[in-house]
Amino acid sequence: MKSALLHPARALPSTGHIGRAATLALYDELSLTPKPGLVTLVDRGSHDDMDAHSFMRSLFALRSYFPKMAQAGSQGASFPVLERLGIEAEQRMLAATGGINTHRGAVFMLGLLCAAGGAVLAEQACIPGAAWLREALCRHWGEALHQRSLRASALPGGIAARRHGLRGASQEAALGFPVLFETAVPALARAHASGLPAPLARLEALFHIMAVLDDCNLAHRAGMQGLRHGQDAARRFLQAGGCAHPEGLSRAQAICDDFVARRLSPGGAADTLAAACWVLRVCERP
Ligand SMILES: CC(C)(COP(=O)(O)OP(=O)(O)OC[C@H]1O[C@@H](n2cnc3c(N)ncnc32)[C@H](O[C@H]2O[C@H](COP(=O)(O)OP(=O)(O)OP(=O)(O)O)[C@@H](O)[C@H]2O)[C@@H]1O)[C@@H](O)C(=O)NCCC(=O)NCCS
Ligand SMILES: Nc1ncnc2[nH]cnc12
Repeated sequence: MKSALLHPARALPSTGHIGRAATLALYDELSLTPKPGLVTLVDRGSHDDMDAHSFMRSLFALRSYFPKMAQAGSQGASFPVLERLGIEAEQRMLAATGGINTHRGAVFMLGLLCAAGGAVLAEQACIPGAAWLREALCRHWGEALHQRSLRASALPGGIAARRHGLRGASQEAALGFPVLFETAVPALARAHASGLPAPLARLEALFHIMAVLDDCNLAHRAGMQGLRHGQDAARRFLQAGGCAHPEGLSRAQAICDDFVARRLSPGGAADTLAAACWVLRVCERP
């Protein structure tokens, strides 16, 4: 089984490589333009309080955190150890951005994924495959994540999840990130394989994610109507041919304008896209 996962042409990654790939993946997401309602390198989307500089400062503040999480995962760290590293990283992010929440969801999601990558490296001594990552995440920290998801959150996304009965960041994690592994990673891999240039492949994957994710940022800002509006817009875009259509880019731009007019921002989908970019960067077999 082990040998089937080894790829002779690629060196075994280190925990440092796994962690650095998370920073690169967050940059993959940030540098994607256009993106509905989200901050890009050239516009603030639906945000008054943050721009690309805030995200770059946040990325610098977080860059040592992801390798630490991969290292902790490789040493079989308990959930409270991961949680403490995550809380410290979140504090560094807030200090770097003047209190603005740029990457709380990414600290949580990509942090856990790096820990799972570290665990697979230590246990299998191979380049992680997506299914192995998910299995390691659930086996090591699934029960703790489930317990964590039952706690009442005082944060905007957690409050929206409880109010509307949605699957927020905590619930997605407790289920082993189904939208990431069952929708985002296959969509991104398919889009690349279809020959779309990398930015369009990412945009296509973002719309696939938006179509199905219970994005609590949308629900927090605009209730269930806002969430359904975002999901419907993404579905219609994909049904009409998506990014491969000759008018794909101009249709995407029209959705961006609509999101800004409504002040919608799918931050959970953005994190899930970054996580899918990370999986493709580190995985032998996405
Ligand atoms: C478990 C925590 C992540 C807390 O989660 P909770 O849901 O209770 O609270 P929020 O912090 O509000 O939401 C979590 C963030 O997760 C992203 N997200 C939203 N929906 C989903 C979803 N369905 N699946 C996955 N991820 C989702 C989202 O993050 C992104 O958006 C943020 C920017 O949003 P923005 O609207 O600009 O700003 P806000 O401040 O939220 O509000 P307004 O400005 O609009 O008023 C940005 O963070 C993106 O990353 C949600 O924000 C958790 O914090 C936790 O337990 N942490 C522990 C420490 C840790 O990380 N440990 C690591 C390993 S255990
Ligand atoms: N580019 C982005 N803009 C706004 N919120 C986000 N959350 C994660 N990435 C984001």
